[in-house]
Amino acid sequence: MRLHEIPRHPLTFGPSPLQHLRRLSTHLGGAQVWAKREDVNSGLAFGGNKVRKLEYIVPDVLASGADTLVSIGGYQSNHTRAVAAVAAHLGLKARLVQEKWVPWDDPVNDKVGNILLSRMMGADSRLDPAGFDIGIRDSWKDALREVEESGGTAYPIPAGASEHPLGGVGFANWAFEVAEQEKALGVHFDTIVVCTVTCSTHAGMVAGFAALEDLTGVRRRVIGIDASATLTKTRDQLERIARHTAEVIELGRNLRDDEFTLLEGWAGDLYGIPVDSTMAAMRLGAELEAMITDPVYEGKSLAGLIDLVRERDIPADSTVLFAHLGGQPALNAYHSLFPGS
Ligand SMILES: Cc1ncc(COP(=O)(O)O)c(CNC2(C(=O)O)CC2)c1O
Repeated sequence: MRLHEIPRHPLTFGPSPLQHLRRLSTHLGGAQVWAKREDVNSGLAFGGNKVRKLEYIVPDVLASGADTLVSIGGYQSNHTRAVAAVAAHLGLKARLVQEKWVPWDDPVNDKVGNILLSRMMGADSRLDPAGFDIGIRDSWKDALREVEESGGTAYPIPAGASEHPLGGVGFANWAFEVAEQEKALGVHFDTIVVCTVTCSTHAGMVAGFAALEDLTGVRRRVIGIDASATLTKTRDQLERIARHTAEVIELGRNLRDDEFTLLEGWAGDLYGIPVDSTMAAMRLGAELEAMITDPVYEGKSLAGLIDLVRERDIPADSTVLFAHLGGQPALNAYHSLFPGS
C-alpha cells in the first residue's frame, strides 16, 4: 500500500514541533541546528518515538481482537512504557518483560522513571536478569505463551517495535511531515541526525526520505548515531528493516548504499552507559537550550551531532535537524550522573 493509504490510529497531538536551537548553533559556529521534538509529541505518558511507530500498529492490534500487548525492553525502556501507555489508552492489558540491559547498579534502577510509569498505568511489568540484545528474545516468547496459556489473546510487539512488519512506517510518515513543515517554515533540512538502536526509527526515515526524493528530486542525508554498541548487528538490522519498509510503502526501487549512514564513536563500550561525550552533550543541550536529553539515547546522538557540526563533517552552510526521540524519564535512574554539590 502507498504510505498514505496505510491505516494510522492517531496517538499524537499532531505534527511534532520544530525548534531552532539558536544558542547551540551559535556556540558551535557552523550549521544551523534545529530539533524535531518527539519528546513532546503526545499526551500519552511523555510520548516519544515509539508512539509514532505504534500509531501504525494499533489498527492491526484492534483488528486482531487481542486483549494484551506483550513487549520487551530494558528496566528503563521507553518503548515498554509507551506500550503500557497505548494499552491504557485502548483499554487493553500490557505484559512487559524488563531485562537487565544495562549494568548500571543503582538501587533505584528498577523503581523509578519508565518502569514506575508503566506500573502506574497498570502494566504487568516483570524483571528478567537477561542482558542487552536488539534481537528476538526467549523471555519475550515465554511471555507471549504465558498470556495465551492463561486465557488471554496476546499481541506481539518486539523490542522497540522494530522487527514488527509495520515498525518502520511511523518514521517513513515522519519524513513527509518534515517536508510539509519545511514549506511552512521556509527552511530545508539537508541533514537529519537520529539515534539508532533497534533501528526502525532510522530505517523508516531512510525509506520515507527515499520516497520523497523520488517525488521531488531532493536528497537528504540521514545520519544514524549508533547507541547500541553492537554496530555490525545494528547495521544489518537497519538495512533489513529499511528495505522491508521500502517494500511496505511501495517505494518501487532498491535503496542505494549511499542512503545508509550509521556512525560509531559515541556509543561507548556498552549500551546504556554514558561516556564523556554523552555527558558533555547532555550538559550543553541543557545549559544552552534547556533541552533535556538522556544518557542512553539522545545524549549520544546529540554528542554525534555536536562533533559532526564542530568538525564540519556537517558543512557550515547546512541546516541540520536533530530528531529528539524522548527518553527523559530514564534520567531518574541516572540521578548519580548529576550529583548535588
Ligand atoms: C528515547 C529513544 N531514542 C532513540 C531510540 C532508538 O530508536 P530505535 O530503537 O528505533 O533505533 C530509542 C529506542 N528505545 C528502545 C527502548 O526499549 O526504549 C527500543 C530500545 C529510545 O527510547
